[in-house]
Amino acid sequence: MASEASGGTTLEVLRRLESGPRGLTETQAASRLAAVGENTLPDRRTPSWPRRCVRALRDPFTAVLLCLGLVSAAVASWGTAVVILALVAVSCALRAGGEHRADRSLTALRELVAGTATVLRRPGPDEPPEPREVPVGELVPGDVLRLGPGDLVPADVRLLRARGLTVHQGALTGESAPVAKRAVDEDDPDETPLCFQGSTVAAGGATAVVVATGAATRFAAAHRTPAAPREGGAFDRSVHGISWVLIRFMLLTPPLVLMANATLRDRGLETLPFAVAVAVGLTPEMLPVIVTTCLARGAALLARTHAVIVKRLPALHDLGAVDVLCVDKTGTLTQDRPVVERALDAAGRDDPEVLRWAAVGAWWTLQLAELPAPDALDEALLETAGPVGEEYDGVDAVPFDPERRWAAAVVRGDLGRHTVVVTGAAEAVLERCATAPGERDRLLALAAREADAGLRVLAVATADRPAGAGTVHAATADPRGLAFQGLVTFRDALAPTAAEALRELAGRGVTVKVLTGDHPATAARACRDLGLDPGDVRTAAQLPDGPGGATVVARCTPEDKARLVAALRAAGHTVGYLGDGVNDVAALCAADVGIAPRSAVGMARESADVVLADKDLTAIGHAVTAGRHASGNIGSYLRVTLSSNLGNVVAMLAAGLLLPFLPMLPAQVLAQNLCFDAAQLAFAHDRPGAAALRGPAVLRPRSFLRFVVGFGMLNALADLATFAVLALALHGPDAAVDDEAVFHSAWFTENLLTQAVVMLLLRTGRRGGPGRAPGPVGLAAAGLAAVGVLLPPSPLGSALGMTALPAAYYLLPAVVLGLYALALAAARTRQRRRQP
Ligand SMILES: Nc1ncnc2c1ncn2[C@@H]1O[C@H](COP(=O)(O)OP(=O)(O)OP(=O)(O)O)[C@@H](O)[C@H]1O
Ligand SMILES: [Mg+2]
Repeated sequence: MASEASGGTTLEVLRRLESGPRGLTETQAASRLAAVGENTLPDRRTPSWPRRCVRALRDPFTAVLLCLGLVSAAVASWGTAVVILALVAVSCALRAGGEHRADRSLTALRELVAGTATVLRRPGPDEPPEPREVPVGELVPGDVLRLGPGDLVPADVRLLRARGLTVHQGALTGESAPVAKRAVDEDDPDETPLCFQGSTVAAGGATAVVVATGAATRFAAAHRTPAAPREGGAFDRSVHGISWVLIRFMLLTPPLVLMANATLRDRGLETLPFAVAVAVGLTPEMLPVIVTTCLARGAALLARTHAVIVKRLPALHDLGAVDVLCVDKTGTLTQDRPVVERALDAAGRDDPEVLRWAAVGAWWTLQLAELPAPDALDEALLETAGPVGEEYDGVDAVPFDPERRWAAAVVRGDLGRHTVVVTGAAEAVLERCATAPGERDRLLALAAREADAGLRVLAVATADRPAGAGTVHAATADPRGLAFQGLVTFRDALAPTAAEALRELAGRGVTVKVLTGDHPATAARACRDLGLDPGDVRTAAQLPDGPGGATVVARCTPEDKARLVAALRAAGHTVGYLGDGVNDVAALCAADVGIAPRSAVGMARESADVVLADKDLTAIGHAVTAGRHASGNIGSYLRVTLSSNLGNVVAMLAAGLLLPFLPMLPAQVLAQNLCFDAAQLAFAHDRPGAAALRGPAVLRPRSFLRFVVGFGMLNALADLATFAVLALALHGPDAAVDDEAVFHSAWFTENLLTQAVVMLLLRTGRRGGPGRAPGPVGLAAAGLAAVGVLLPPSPLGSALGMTALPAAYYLLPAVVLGLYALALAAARTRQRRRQP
């Protein structure tokens, strides 16, 4: 248990763990790893099969189906009940199987992007410790590690030293605000120096010793399942909207059928099985199966071909629906490998002294802030300035924070005085300088001129203060009255694939917006260099109501980024967010789809739904296409199934009221439904036409339902025309139809044939180019048509109460079918023209 190893003073804890501030040796770590095992949660429990099946039952359609089955059983309509329950079982099994396969491949993929931690390990007992990245799974109790902003705490740890450390520990305690942590020497409940696995570092840095790993951590003991999946993405919203309309229909159907039959035909409860079968006929019961299969196949293909890892399956659909992609600049459009370009004084002349002060600040921030790795700008400063900083004695430092936009270090100077060095964004630093307003504007213009060249700009200011604890506190909390020293500028090369990726996204109908913490001019120049027109660059403070038409929004705090993303979503867009830093985490969570490159900080990778395993940004374009592909297939399935189901139901109800007998026996309705379901599975393997991949694939419940009703009515008309033709053929215009078996068989055949036609004609973005091989949908439609023709005369057909038809009965429905296909094609063309 964590508390046994972590209680008492720091020294006691280190002694108990047989470790020290310098960490373990490699041999110690290896033998401990063998003894205690890997640092992985034992509880990444894959759900058991019964559990999966129960979960599949929670799908609303399956649940309604189950209810209908139970109603049939209650009125002792055993045949109907058995068929419905078989449908439920098959759909559950298919779905559970699909989810199982998807889970398995996802687990394997997630391991690809598993995190690492920076530990101090010594090659031998007498050698100095070296910071080294190891996979999180290899951490052992006693390891000394470093934590920095955006890191996931990889095990239960006790802080040895910490600077400005705040952690989110909501996963464990439910608190939403970050909690400040200090390396106090005694563990006590009011202020504990422990940080637990499952929390994330919001700001600051620390050095800490691992007290518990794997199954021994508090997180594992609490049996929490990590990161509950996020609900309410674009996908969930549209499928929910459609599902609920349908479910209302389904629940209304049986009572309506019963009532209509009772009032108009004087039939009683004996029509209930028929009523139930009709309601079942309306249900798209294969929807969950199709959805899982389409998304899982798409995700697997993306991982294989473009190293894109979709962590949450519905995110693939949402990617297909994305019409606005927000990206951050540094580290995404640029490489985040800044190189010092120039150091200049207030007059704009080269001045090495400015660089020296900036490097002194960077050196002491690095020494004192307990960060696992230096910030990119600090690293560049130290590289260029060479060995500086050690001539002073560091007193205190606060690392850079994207909210405040400055960093400060306090060093001991001569004669008992302290020097405060503040570096940061030009506005933030100048605001703290004792500079006249006119002079300040001139200096801001100087910074803007440098930024115009695409350079990142760091302002440097210092202050000389008498030594004392109060000075240190004031200097790090709120430094004021500083003396401006100058600017250091950095060149950060563009990411090699960024320009191509932006071009591809624009070609795919996705609007790209850049939300950055950097200077407006730097951002504008980077965009221009990438071929993206920055337009009128605004700062986040100028846009309280969302970005509107702005392409580039600069000087965003992490909250601004999240706020702008939320505003875009509220305006009806489906928003993707691509970012890699701590300052992107809130926006990644706020977007419909969060995307992070593999090199992103742990927290960003954890919050993202999609991780790009390669450095290649063009993978996003491919991922968007894969999303549209999957959504296109799901959309095809829904359109085809619902419009033909609706048509059948309406025709069946109308015929039921006009005929002296039921237009189809319940078993026939269900058999037909089963054949259709089987054929529909082909949609999971379809390749939608180019038209479907050209723009964002959004399923808008309203227009979708309008489509379904329109084409459903057309289908009902075809069915009723068949009905009329049959009536005519059987007995002339005035006689009542009396040969039930012939009528049932003919209608069964006609129904399956119309459904086959619908499958071919209502696919999303269909491209019936000549010479294209029949895809899976073509084959399935052919199979369906064959069953429709061959089943009635077969022994199984007669078991279902059908019979072989005289040749003439194939001819007349064939004419109806031909006319129907023409009408359908015409309506489809018209509808496409109206809404491209
Ligand atoms: N380590 C640092 N020390 C001091 N100032 C810094 C440091 N890093 C960045 N800055 C300043 O803060 C500004 C904004 O940086 P911030 O990290 O918020 O944005 P960014 O990383 O450039 O942008 P993006 O949001 O595109 O990743 C920079 O222009 C720079 O002036
Ligand atoms: Mg960034």
